[in-house]
Amino acid sequence: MIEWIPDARELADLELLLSGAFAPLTGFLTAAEASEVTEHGQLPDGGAWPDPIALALPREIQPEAIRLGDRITLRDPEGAAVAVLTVRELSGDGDGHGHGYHVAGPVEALDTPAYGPFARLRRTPEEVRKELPEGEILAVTMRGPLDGTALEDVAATAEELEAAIVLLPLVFGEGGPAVVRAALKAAERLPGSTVVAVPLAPREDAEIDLELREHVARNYGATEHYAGPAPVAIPGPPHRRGLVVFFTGLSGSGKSTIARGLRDVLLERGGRTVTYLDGDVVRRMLSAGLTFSREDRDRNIRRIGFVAAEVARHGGLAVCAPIAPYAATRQEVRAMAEEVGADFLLVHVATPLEECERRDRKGLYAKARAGLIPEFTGISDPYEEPDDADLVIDTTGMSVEHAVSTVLGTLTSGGWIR
Ligand SMILES: Nc1ncnc2c1ncn2[C@@H]1O[C@H](COP(=O)(O)OS(=O)(=O)O)[C@@H](OP(=O)(O)O)[C@H]1O
Ligand SMILES: Nc1ncnc2c1ncn2[C@@H]1O[C@H](COP(=O)(O)OP(=O)(O)O)[C@@H](O)[C@H]1O
Repeated sequence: MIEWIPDARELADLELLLSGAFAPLTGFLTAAEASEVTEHGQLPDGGAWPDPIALALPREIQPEAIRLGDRITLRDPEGAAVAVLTVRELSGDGDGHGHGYHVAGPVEALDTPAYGPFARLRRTPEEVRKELPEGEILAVTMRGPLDGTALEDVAATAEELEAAIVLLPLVFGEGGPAVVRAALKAAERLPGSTVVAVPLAPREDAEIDLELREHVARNYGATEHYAGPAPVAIPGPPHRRGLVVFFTGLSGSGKSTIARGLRDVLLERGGRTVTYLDGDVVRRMLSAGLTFSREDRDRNIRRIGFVAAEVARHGGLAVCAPIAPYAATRQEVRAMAEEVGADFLLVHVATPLEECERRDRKGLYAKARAGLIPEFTGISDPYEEPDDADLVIDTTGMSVEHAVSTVLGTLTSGGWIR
C-alpha cells in the first residue's frame, strides 16, 4: 500500500480541501487544471480560482509505483491517517527520483480525531454556516493581531452592514496559536462574533493570497470580506533566536576539533545554552546500527537535523559536526531549522583531502586506500562541496585557536552572541 506524509503546506491545503473551505475544489489539481488556474485564474469550468493546489510525489516514492485509481493514504507527521487520495493523474518531468512529479485526484477524509492547539476551533464551513444568522456576514481573515484601527474598521463595517462577524485566524506554522489568541482577544471587543481557525498557508504572491482568503471567507458564509493587516514581523534579536551551527567537511578536516572548541568557548562566556551533537555520540546513540551507505548517511544527517532543530526551536544553540557529504540533505537540515524560526549557519571545513590524509589521525585513510574500508568519503565515496556555506575554513597550517575564533567572529558579527 502506498502512503506518505505530505509537507506542512500540503497538509494545510489538504485540511481545507477536506473541510470544504476550498470548495468547489475536492482534491489536488491535475496539470491541466493547474495550468488553467495559473494562466487564467480559473478552473476549466470557468469558475474563478486563484492558486493551483498541488501535491508533490515525495522523492522516496518512484513514479512507477503509482497507478491510476490507486488509493493513497496521506498521514500527518505524527502518523495519523488523515485522508485517502484516489489517483487521477501523475504528472511532471521528474529527474528519475520522483522529484518534480505531482499527484492529482479527489481526497476523502478519514475519521481522524482532531488534535493540536485550538483544534476545537477548526470547524468546517458547513458547521459554521448552520450557526450563522440570516443576512449579512462580515468575515475577517487574520494573520496577526487586529490593531486599534482595524478593530474600529471592522466594528464600523459590521454596524453599517448590520452584519454578523466571523473572525478567521489563518493558522500556519509556529505562529499559528498566537494568531488564534489574537482573534479570541479581538472577539472580546466585537460582541456576537465567532472565531474559526483556518489552516491557510500564506501564498508568496500577495494578490493570490488575498483572493484565496476571499474564497475561503465566502465558503464560511461571508457576504463581505475584510483582510486583516499583515502582521509586523518582529523576529527576536539574533542572540535570542535559535541557531544551528552545522560543520561539514571530510574526515580529519577538523570539524570536531573546531566544534568542541566552539562549544567550550560559548560555555565559558555564558549567555547561551549549547548542545553539541558529537559525531561519535550520534553514531553510537541516535544512529546506532547505521552504515555509510548514501541512505544511511542521509538518515544520520536528518536525525541530527531533527534534534538540532528541536534545540533551536526553544532558542538553543546546537553545534553539529558530521561529514554530511550530500548537498540536498544539508539543505533539508537548513530548511528544518528555518521552519522552526531558527537560524542556520553552514561552516565548510574545507581542509583539502591531501592534508586530511596526511593527518590521518585514526589511520582510516590508509585503510581506505588499502580497500579495507569501503565507501570512504573522499576516497571511494563522494563529498559534494557546498556552494551555500556561510563560512569556509581551510585549516591547513592554521592553529585550532585561530579556526575557533574565526567561527566565533562570524557568530559575533551576526549578532548571535554578544
Ligand atoms: N566509509 C566511511 N566514510 C566516512 N567516514 C567513515 C567511514 N567509515 C567510518 N567512518 C568514520 O565515521 C565518521 C563519519 O561519520 P559521520 O556520521 O560524520 O558521517 S556522515 O555524515 O553520516 O557521512 C568519520 O569520523 P570523522 O573523522 O570524525 O569525520 C570516520 O572516522
Ligand atoms: N586549525 C585546525 N582546526 C582543527 N583541527 C586541526 C587544525 N589544525 C590541525 N588540526 C588537527 O586535525 C585533526 C582534525 O581531526 P577532527 O577534528 O577529528 O576532524 P573531523 O571531525 O573533521 O574528522 C586533529 O588532529 C586536529 O588536532
